[in-house]
Amino acid sequence: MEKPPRLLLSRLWLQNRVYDVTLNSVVFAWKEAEPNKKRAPGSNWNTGKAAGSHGVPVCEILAVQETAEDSHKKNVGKWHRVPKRPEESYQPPAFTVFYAERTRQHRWRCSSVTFHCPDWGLCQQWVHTIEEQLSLLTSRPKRLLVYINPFGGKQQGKRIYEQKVAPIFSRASISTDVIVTERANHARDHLSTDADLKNYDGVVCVGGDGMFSEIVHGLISRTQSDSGVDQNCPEETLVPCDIRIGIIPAGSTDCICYATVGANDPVTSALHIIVGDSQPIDICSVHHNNTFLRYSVSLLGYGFYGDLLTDSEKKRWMGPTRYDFSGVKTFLSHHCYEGTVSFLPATDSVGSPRDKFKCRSGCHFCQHSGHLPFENQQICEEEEEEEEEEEEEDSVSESGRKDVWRVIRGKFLAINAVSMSCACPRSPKGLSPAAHLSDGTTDLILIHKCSRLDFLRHLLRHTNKNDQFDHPFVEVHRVRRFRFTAKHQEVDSELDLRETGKGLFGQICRDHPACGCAAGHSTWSCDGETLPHTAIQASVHRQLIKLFARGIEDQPVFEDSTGVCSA
Ligand SMILES: Nc1ncnc2c1ncn2[C@@H]1O[C@H](COP(=O)(O)OP(=O)(O)OP(=O)(O)O)[C@@H](O)[C@H]1O
Repeated sequence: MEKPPRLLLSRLWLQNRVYDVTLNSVVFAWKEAEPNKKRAPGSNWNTGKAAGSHGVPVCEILAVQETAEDSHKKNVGKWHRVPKRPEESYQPPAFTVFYAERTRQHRWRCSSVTFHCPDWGLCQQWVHTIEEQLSLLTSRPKRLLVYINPFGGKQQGKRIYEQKVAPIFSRASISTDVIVTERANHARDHLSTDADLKNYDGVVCVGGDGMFSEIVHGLISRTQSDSGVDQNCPEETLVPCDIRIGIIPAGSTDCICYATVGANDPVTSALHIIVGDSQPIDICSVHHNNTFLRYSVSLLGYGFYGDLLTDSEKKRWMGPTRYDFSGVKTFLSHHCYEGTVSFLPATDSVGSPRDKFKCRSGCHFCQHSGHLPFENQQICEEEEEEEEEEEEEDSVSESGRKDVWRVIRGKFLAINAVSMSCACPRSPKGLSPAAHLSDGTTDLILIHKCSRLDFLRHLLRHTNKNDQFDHPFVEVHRVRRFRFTAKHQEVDSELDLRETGKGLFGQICRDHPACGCAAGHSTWSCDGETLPHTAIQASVHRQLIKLFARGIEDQPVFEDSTGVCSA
């Protein structure tokens, strides 16, 4: 590939050593000019960073400024050495470049490097040229609308924002309007009606997954109502939201942040916002008949996870340990639920839930799924049809060749629709390790009735290297749509009766002793919120929203930038 033309090359000082410093439109780099030359005795050398050569992608530079004034200010109010000779007090003109630096485990931090120049003219030329390059990066936000949930997680949202995030936004010259929420759904309601979105380049959510879900609902509803789209119609094609969302993690689990950035770290997230990253995300809409219920970003769970999350919501006062408590309680109850799942397999998807590779930054699957040439689509459909012949007796195909719905009736411990890996520090692989962020599909995981021990084995596999889908009672399908009806509702409709709750269900359970259900029926949990209906239909909307993120990076882009100075 052709190298971009060099914009500047100067010999400058960094910590009393001489460096060749270069800038082109892609990289800002510095390389020691005389690496083997002995240092002057008594010099205050910087170790690690000053040695060798370094490069920073221009798109990851946060800001640049002339430094003399600042270094003077730094000494105010502090003890400092009185210079013995007048020339010792001379500070050569200098400029500081602030940039995002990768550290371990996908974390970024704000770093800086200061170069001393022989004269002011050169110093200003460097500052102006870098500023000019930064001004060409049009994907960077300038104005943000920030919502802070002061009660999420350990109730540290406000402190996290003020101490860790606001100073770096201000360093990067980003202006903000901050709203500290006063009640649940404050952010959602403000976004869906009042917020003047034209004034902003992005919305920032300081909180956990619940708070993020509020922001998502507010933005999607606003976009649909502005475009005249009826959210209640399950067949509608929804209009993607233009404005990006940034997540500053300040909740209990922060699963969405972890799955899209690879770390739950406020500074890392703030830096992804500043550099203007963009990661599209699929959204699953959930309807009951022709009524819109909710949007799901991560997990739509019935049975085990539905019960666990519904129970943990009632124990918010316990803080993050509520998940462990409700997890053990739900596991011990070992309820299973009877019903019918029908789904539309994603036959044109390039990947599968059993793939070994995971969705990573710049994911090929997310970019190409749903865009296969027609011949490939036919092959996929035929393969799917062959598979269907091998299905259990109670799985039947419903319609014609184009939209082949599959139907599975049974007793389930859990039904999960997972639109992203759902990896989090508690479960680093997640519920579906190979799920993609933006391929237009969701992974439908069906855990059939099994013993407590088998189920425990399956759960434990979420925390080790073994394949959690490799059990005879687990099946997983990559789908674009699905429906679920609980057994008691099927019976209700056969009897032409309305759902009448526990009383009727108790009767059905008595009539079907083999069902083994210890409880009435489960509830769907949609990203932690309990849905009011058990009969649902869900559809995935490809890349409906965008985050200030880039997906999880495989490895640092600029680990060793030796040679970049020759750029
Ligand atoms: N001012 C507020 N008072 C009470 N509840 C609020 C307020 N602002 C937001 N909420 C609600 O608090 C709920 C939980 O918040 P959040 O998601 O930030 O934290 P969390 O539940 O601890 O974290 P996680 O969702 O990651 O487990 C959200 O569903 C949101 O609707």
